[in-house]
Amino acid sequence: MIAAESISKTFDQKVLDSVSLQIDEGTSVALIGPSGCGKSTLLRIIMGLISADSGSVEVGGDRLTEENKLQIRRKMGYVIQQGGLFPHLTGRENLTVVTRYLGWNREREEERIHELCELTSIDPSILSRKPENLSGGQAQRVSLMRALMLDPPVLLMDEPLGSIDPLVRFELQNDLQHIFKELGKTVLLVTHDLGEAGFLGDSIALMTSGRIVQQGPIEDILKHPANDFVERFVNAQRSPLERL
Ligand SMILES: Nc1ncnc2c1ncn2[C@@H]1O[C@H](COP(=O)(O)OP(=O)(O)OP(=O)(O)O)[C@@H](O)[C@H]1O
Repeated sequence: MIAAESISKTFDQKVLDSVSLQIDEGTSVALIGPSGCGKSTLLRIIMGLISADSGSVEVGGDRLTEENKLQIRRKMGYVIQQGGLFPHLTGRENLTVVTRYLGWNREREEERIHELCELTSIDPSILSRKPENLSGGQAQRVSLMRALMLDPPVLLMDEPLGSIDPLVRFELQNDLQHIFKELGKTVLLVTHDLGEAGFLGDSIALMTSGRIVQQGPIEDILKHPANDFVERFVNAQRSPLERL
């Protein structure tokens, strides 16, 4: 469904160095790695928000180009840390920015919003609020609803739960796992948390310095780290039980 092939990108320095990543239809990949290793850049290139210096991206068999990137972007829902909602619009207005542009009538919009409120466990009454009056968890749920409005086959999520408190995060992780599977979405999710990556990703792609150093199910990464870096990364996870 998604095939990124030999993607390289240099800003001031080389940020991505011939990265290839495949995500099969209906599966999820969690992209994880140290700060600055190029995760968000890879996601933005797949989304068509920035262009690669070399390499190619295919989404659903279509190669992403300057000409078709807006059309291809409609196949992808995008969620970022802290939601990325427009601050001057209410939740409902945030949800309908694109559908309004596409000429949906109000009845169709309301029907979709109703479905998505059920799916994301959102009380519809909070949609009249602006983002500043939503909790972090509520804003992320609205942001997820916005990403799902057009029912895209692909979801790209850049640290969607990064700033959420642990209890709400736990709840949202459960909901996301359920939503990915129930809707059969193809998902690329960036996270800093190995536990979250293992929970939400069918496969984990571990990056460092602009390269993917190991990709596979969490079990493989834990049991058969490909090199010293992977081993150190895996062992750098703290458990609250350590003090006992
Ligand atoms: N538009 C840009 N112009 C210049 N440098 C950039 C730009 N975008 C990203 N970078 C640099 O590219 C490198 C990779 O950034 P990126 O955001 O992809 O990393 P990341 O792995 O997502 O990091 P984090 O986990 O901290 O979000 C960083 O050194 C960053 O400063």
